[in-house]
Amino acid sequence: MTTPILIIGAGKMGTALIRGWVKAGIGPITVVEPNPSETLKAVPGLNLVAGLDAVPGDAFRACVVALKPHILRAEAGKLKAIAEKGALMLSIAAGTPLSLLKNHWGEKAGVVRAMPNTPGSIGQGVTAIYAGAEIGSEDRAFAETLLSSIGLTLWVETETLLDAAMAISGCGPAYVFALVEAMAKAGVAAGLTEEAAAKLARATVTGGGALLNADPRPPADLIRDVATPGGTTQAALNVLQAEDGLGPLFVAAIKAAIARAEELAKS
Ligand SMILES: NC(=O)C1=CN([C@@H]2O[C@H](COP(=O)(O)OP(=O)(O)OC[C@H]3O[C@@H](n4cnc5c(N)ncnc54)[C@H](O)[C@@H]3O)[C@@H](O)[C@H]2O)C=CC1
Ligand SMILES: O=C(O)[C@@H]1CCC=N1
Repeated sequence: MTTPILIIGAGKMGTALIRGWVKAGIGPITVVEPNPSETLKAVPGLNLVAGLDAVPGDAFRACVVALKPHILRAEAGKLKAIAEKGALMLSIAAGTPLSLLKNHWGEKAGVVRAMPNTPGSIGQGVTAIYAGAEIGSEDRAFAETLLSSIGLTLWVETETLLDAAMAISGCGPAYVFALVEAMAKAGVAAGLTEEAAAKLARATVTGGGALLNADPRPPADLIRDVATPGGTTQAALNVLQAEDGLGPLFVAAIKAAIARAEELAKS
């Protein structure tokens, strides 16, 4: 079955989605990208165009918008005709509420918001999805088909919760990579060479992630497997899990990401 999809913006997230669709046999895919990467150009079978003026006038089943928030604000008006032809509009932009998108595309436009993450580029992403009550089950199922091509999906009940999900899973890969950097720096402070510390930290986080993926037990059980009572890990955990440790630090970090999304929404 052919399902014409239009995607606007094929940077990091757009390209991840496109590759997921090609793998899942979803298409044909028209891509609007003024600055295509070599990775994108290597994807077979795409109708790649440089600007919206070159998009064919046909109706699309869905139009996925993967532009940076400020560019989306500048370009959104040009997508109105596509929405009016019945495309399900799916935006992955952070801090860009449905109300703003509907101002551009009209109240009748079918608009869904989603928040993917970069592990989607290797098919191991997780995407939070939100749609208003006006979006029917067929469109919901189709949005899910598009997004599940790059990993797990999770529907959230309110648009506010989409910001919360964004702060956890959308931004989250960066927290994990920051953890690798922090562990490596601590290793250097403890006397390891930069190279050795980077190797140990990176392999520990990738191995830990793989173990988490392979073992369905809760993280607390996996922690217990490492931490001998009264041993060295417990000594470190006493610092990380102290009242001023990772818990409150994460609460503050998540709040900051959500506050930024709220600021963007007002811009
Ligand atoms: N990178 C991430 O981890 C995540 C990003 N997002 C959201 O996804 C959106 C895209 O982010 P990235 O892929 O990281 O950005 P990106 O900068 O990698 O991709 C945006 C692409 O849009 C293209 N572009 C610029 N002007 C255009 C135009 N007029 N028409 C068509 N394409 C145009 C750019 O050349 C670029 O390739 C953002 O709104 C962001 O909030 C959401 C979840 C995770
Ligand atoms: O940093 C950002 O604004 C985007 C949204 C989630 C991940 N990257």
